[in-house]
Order: sequence, then C-alpha cells, then structure tokens
Amino acid sequence: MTGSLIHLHNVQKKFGHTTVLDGISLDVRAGDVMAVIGPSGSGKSTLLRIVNQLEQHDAGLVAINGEKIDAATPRRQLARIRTQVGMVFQGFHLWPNMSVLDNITLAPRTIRGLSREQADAQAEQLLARVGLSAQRDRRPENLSGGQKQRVAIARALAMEPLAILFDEPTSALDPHLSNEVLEVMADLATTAGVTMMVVTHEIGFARRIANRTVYMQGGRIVQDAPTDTFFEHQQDPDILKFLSHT
Ligand SMILES: Nc1ncnc2c1ncn2[C@@H]1O[C@H](COP(=O)(O)OP(=O)(O)OP(=O)(O)O)[C@@H](O)[C@H]1O
Repeated sequence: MTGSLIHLHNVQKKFGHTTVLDGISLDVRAGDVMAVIGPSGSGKSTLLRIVNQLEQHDAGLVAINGEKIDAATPRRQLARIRTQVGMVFQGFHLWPNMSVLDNITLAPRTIRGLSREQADAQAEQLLARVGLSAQRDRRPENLSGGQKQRVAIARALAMEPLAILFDEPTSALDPHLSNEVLEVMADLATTAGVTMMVVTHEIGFARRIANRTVYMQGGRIVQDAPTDTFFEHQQDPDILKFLSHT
C-alpha cells in the first residue's frame, strides 16, 4: 500500500503442522508507533521476525518501503533491506568482547561505510540521547540490563533505519530498569518520531506511547485500532478479559 514502510498482506506461517500466523495483514506508516499485544503464543514474536525475515513466511506478501521480500529475495538485496528495519531483542544481543562504543559503530563502519571519526561522532550523539555517555568505553558485562538495552537501541538507531522492531524489550528487566528503557523509547517515539513496532506485555506503555494497538490471538489480528479507541471504547469480551489480567 502506498506510504507504508511495512506492508503485510495475508501472511501465513506454519511450524510443522501448527499454523502460527493465519492471514496477517497490516500497514505501518512513517511515524507510527504500533503496539502488538495479545496472549502468550499468539504469534507476536513470529510476526516481528517475519517482518525482517529472521523467519520466512509460507504465503502472502511482505514489503518493506515498497520492496517485496520473501525466500526468493537475493541475499544482498535482503541484507540491504534488513538494514532499513532495526531490531531490538529481549536478550540484548550485544557483542560481549567490544566496548559500548564499538558495539554501536561496528555496523555503521562496515555496512554503511562511515569512517571511524564519523561513526564515533554519531555514536556519541546516540549515547547522549539514551543517557549513556559515561559508559562508552565499558564492556556490556559491566552494564545493568537496562543500560544494555539502551545500548542495543542506540546500536539500532546508528543504522538510521526506517523503522525499529522491538521484541519484548523489557521482559528480562525488573520494573525499575524497564522504566529506564521505556522512557528512552517514549522519547524516541514522541520527540524523534522514530517509527516502531513494539511487541510488549507493558500495556501501560502501549496505552501511553503507541498511536495504534494491534491485538493478536491464535495467529490472527483480532483488532487493529487507534490506541485511544482500543483502550477507551473496547467492547470485545476476550480483549477486555486479557486487559483485566495484565
Ligand atoms: N522456531 C519455532 N519452531 C516451532 N514452533 C515455534 C517456533 N517459534 C515459535 N513457535 C510456536 O509458534 C507459536 C507462536 O509463538 P510466538 O513466540 O510468535 O508467540 P508470542 O505471541 O510472541 O508469545 P510470547 O508472548 O509468549 O512471547 C507458539 O505456539 C510457539 O511455540
């Protein structure tokens, strides 16, 4: 669809005989912050992984900024498209033997072709943005979980992606550290206009930051609505029950 950074149409995915995504269609436009919520096992992580092709879909259409991607997409083209969609994982996935600064500058230097000076200057700005300037020379093992996740966010931003996918970014963190990460994400969404798809169990975050909320159940999108409508005028009994338990 015109104007969509992320466009999915009737996407299907099975693992063995189990259908995990059953006809998913959605569009994410520039500036959207889409929260994806729903019960455990409803297919939320699989959906994100298909958007940047960590998993391949069996049928349907996935397009990033108008470029269709699937199992037949040549590796170089896929690698290029992937750089346009950053990913932040629950488990951080930082390089353990590199400093914070090098974690952030590696891909910009090797993939975007930035010089060391350019990449360092950009990383310094990003570290300031996520509140970690003082940690630039530390190794990940010497950081708290919240700090690690903020480095992972800075690393994703350093590729200047069109959108960032967050897969339960605070699930591994205690509430205090979760809040540090959620505040950084809120800042990016509201002041920097970063386009995001966020799989989350943090209903408060969805309610406060997302402009759209998608509810998944059994591999389907049951509802895709403006966040205000979703929370203020919700009538679906299953969704109301889910919200009352979170
Ligand atoms: N690589 C895989 N191989 C086989 N089954 C898988 C694989 N990945 C996910 N599944 C199954 O697909 C279903 C959807 O999983 P997924 O992780 O996408 O759900 P989710 O909504 O993100 O759940 P949660 O909130 O618990 O993380 C589950 O039944 C899961 O067991």
